Parts: sequence; C-alpha cells; structure tokens
Amino acid sequence: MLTLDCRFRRHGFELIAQAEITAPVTGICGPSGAGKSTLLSLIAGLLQPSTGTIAFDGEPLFDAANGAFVPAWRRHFGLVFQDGQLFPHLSVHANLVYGQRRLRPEERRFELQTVLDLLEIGQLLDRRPSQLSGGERQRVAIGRALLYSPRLLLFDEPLSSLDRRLKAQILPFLRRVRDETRIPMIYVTHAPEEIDALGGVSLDIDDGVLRAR
Ligand SMILES: Nc1ncnc2c1ncn2[C@@H]1O[C@H](COP(=O)(O)OP(=O)(O)OP(=O)(O)O)[C@@H](O)[C@H]1O
Repeated sequence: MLTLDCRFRRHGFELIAQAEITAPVTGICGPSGAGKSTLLSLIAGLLQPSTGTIAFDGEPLFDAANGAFVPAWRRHFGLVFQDGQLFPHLSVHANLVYGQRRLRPEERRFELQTVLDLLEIGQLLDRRPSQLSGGERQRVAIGRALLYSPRLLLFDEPLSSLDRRLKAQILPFLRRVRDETRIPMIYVTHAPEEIDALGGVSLDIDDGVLRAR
C-alpha cells in the first residue's frame, strides 16, 4: 500500500523513513519531538522529503530522482488532527460536506446519511463547532475526512485532547470506521494502547528514525 524510503531535513532535525505500510491500521508511536507529525505531513503531501521516494499502491507520490511530487489535494488522503480543526465559522453540515463538494459525483464513496449514521452525528448538523463537545467535534472531523472519500486516513493524535471517558467513547467509532469503510488508517499517537484497541500494528519512531517494532 504505502512504501516509504525517504529522508527529510529541517533545521538540524533529520527524519529517516524506510517502511512498507500494509496493515488496515498502522500506529506510529514515539516520544514528543520524535518526528511523528513530520512523518504524517510527508505522507499527506504537506511537506516534501529531501531525498528518496514515497509511493501509494505503486503510484509515485514523491520521487526525488525525477522531481515527481503529488500535492496533498491530489492524494485523496483524509486527515484528522488532535483538535479536529473544524472551520469555526461553518455549521457542522457545511464542515462535513466541505471536501465532498469538491469531488466529482463518481468519486464520492459515501452518502452523507451513511456517515451521519456511522458516527451518530445526525442531530448536530445545524450547530457550530463551538457548540460541540470535544468528542462530538472529533466525530465530525472523522466524518468530514470520510466524506472526502479518502484512499487512506491519517490521524494525528486524534484522541489526545480528550479525557479517558471520551477516548473510550470514540474508539468504538474508529473501530466501526475501520470495519465498515475498510479504508486503511495510519494513526499517530503517544498512547500505544489506542493502537491495540484498534487492532493495529505499530511502528516506532525515535529521534527521527522510523522502525518496525
Ligand atoms: N514548523 C517547524 N519548523 C521547524 N522545526 C519544526 C517544525 N515543526 C516541528 N519541528 C521540529 O521537528 C522535529 C520533529 O517534530 P514533530 O512535530 O514531527 O514531532 P512529534 O513526534 O510529532 O512531536 P509531538 O508528539 O510533540 O507532537 C522536532 O525537533 C521539532 O522541534
């Protein structure tokens, strides 16, 4: 699925990523500053490696040898961040369909109603993000990513701003997304137990070096 063989340098920090990511859920674990978010940005196409290659299902996303670089918006990957990062001035409904509206009808994999049912957020459509609980906000962020019909879902510490009770509430939704959409997930976290709860395999990153556990 995702083949990484690249390096990235920035202000004295170097990230070295050599991995073949094939599992339905892959966790990226490591301490603060290890390079987890940087790695996710490289996969998403928000940053460009300095050297090497990145490929998805055999399609080159980056190749330093010939200057190939597929920008983030053409990768069709869904991103979910720590605090949801919903558009504060838009309703939940407008947030949800934001990416979907930019797709051609034949590219749309999910109906809005399917995603509302999956994440149990149908009653929130008219609210603004400021009127949602932390857990609701994350479910809307997951829904927005799904409606973009991604080939891959990238999560950057999606539960770390939630307390234990809310984390325990969201994890079953993530399992549902895993089972019902079968979209592969890459999941950055400080908390290996979240990867275990999702039945994922883990890769460790430490001081910029990614390795299998
Ligand atoms: N925009 C930036 N400009 C320069 N250096 C950065 C930038 N963002 C991160 N770094 C540096 O890159 C390195 C890796 O940071 P990164 O955010 O990828 O780590 P992380 O593992 O995600 O950390 P955390 O768990 O704290 O989010 C760190 O040394 C960090 O200081």
